[in-house]
Amino acid sequence: MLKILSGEQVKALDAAHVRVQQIQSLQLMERAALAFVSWWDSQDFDPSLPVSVFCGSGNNGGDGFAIARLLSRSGRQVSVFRCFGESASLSPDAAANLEALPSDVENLHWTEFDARSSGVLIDAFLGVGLKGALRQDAKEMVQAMNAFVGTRIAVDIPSGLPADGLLEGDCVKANTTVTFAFPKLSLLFPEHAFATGALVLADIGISDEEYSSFASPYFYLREKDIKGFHRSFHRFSHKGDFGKILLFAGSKGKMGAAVLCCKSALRTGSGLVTALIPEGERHVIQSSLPEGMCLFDLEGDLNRFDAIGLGPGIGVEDSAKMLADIFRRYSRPIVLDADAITVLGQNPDLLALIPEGSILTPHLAEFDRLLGKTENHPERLAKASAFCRQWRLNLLVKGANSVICLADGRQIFNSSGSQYMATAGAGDVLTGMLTSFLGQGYSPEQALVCGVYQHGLAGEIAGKSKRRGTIASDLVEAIPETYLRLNVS
Ligand SMILES: NC(=O)C1=CN([C@@H]2O[C@H](COP(=O)(O)OP(=O)(O)OC[C@H]3O[C@@H](n4cnc5c(N)ncnc54)[C@H](O)[C@@H]3O)[C@@H](O)[C@H]2O)[C@@H](O)CC1
Ligand SMILES: [K+]
Repeated sequence: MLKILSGEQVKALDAAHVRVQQIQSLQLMERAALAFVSWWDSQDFDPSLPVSVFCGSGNNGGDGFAIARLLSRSGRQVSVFRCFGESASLSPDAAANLEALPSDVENLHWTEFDARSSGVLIDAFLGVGLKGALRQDAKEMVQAMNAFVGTRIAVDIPSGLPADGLLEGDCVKANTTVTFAFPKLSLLFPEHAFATGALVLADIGISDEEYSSFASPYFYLREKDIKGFHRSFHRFSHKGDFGKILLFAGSKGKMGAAVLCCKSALRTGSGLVTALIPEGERHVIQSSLPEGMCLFDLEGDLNRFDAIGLGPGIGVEDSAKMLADIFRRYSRPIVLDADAITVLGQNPDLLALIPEGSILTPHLAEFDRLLGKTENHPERLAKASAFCRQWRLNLLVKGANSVICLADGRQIFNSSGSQYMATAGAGDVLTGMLTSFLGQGYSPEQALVCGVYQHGLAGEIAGKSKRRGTIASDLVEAIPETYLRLNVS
């Protein structure tokens, strides 16, 4: 998994890389520019559109000058707009790349920019070296870029956005941000979606091991990380190996939650799935899901189940006693979602009873019910971290770039998913997947990593053909394809 470092640590990471690899910092900047252009080439920008590159005097500007050179070499009409005065002192690598600009790149001062011109604007004014609030002249440059009518693409980070914290003033509003090496933390905050736009991660050749000497609680989960978290099964594996699980989901009028949850667990690979439901509703499960079984009360030893998932559609009335009963009689990690979380918010004394290592999956409103009103994402992450450490529990903050908050304080941002997953029942599908993985013998961390990533991937697969018409059942049907995509048997 890729560590997410702070803006301050970037300099040290880059310096260490340059030292160990025995390359010049200018070569690393060239790699960054090449990575940007390689992404550019994968897009279908109209080749006849002019490109305007705003360049600052630091290394972000240096990236911009190098990008301008490379795009001009491939036949684009490119202009650079210098965001500094005649007397400014440039970083050595920015100065070298300014010097290397070919004569067919127009070299202008930013005040000469016409915001009504057409084409694409590349923002290489300020990167992670921003300190404090934007100076007055920098604000004007940001405003000039935001007045542009065409597409804006930010290099590394939109200018004006701090790398690690919340935006307080102005910043460039990018349609796409191409960030180098790892996503800067602030690009993953929902508050900054308007500034970040689509997020593209560009590899500049720094290996995961080079991050090991830097301390950070934050990680970024990519497709290539997933396979290593999966267990493998063999040809003698039987349905017991794939887990017997119990899902307490659904109630009168909300049986769809139970169907989605159980079906999702079966599609994820569970060997046996039992739904704990009101007896009067049994026909719903038995006619829509012949592979599922039903239980109508909590009889027998609950430890006969390899995993238990609780919450979707159970209702909040009368559920507290049932949850307390399950917590007392079951010793392994449980998945808690939806109404189960609301019940915990109303009965905080139940928290101490939850088996260690259990997984809570609140959406933002449920998060506030459990942990109190939260103003912003950094505050939410801090609260989640304290909660997980205090209770030895894992918690998933759901949303775009859902955050897996582990009991040991690590916080892992997911990279898969799409806006088309914002649909009723998507959370029930995730509960089924997570419980299924626990039942297949995965640790809570493995279950979260595989479940959250594959849930997002199922959303991408379903959304490709169904767009905003995607429904939760489509996510369930796409789960098997996620195994194919990840080459997991
Ligand atoms: N070797 C490296 O360090 C690499 C750095 N890279 C790029 O370099 C960037 C970081 O470069 P730098 O550390 O030089 O910093 P930046 O280029 O991000 O910022 C420094 C500039 O910002 C100005 N500035 C700072 N605070 C300001 C404020 N409040 N208002 C107005 N202007 C302000 C400074 O005067 C200076 O001109 C990264 O974001 C990335 O784009 C990449 O080239 C990859 C390699
Ligand atoms: K920038």
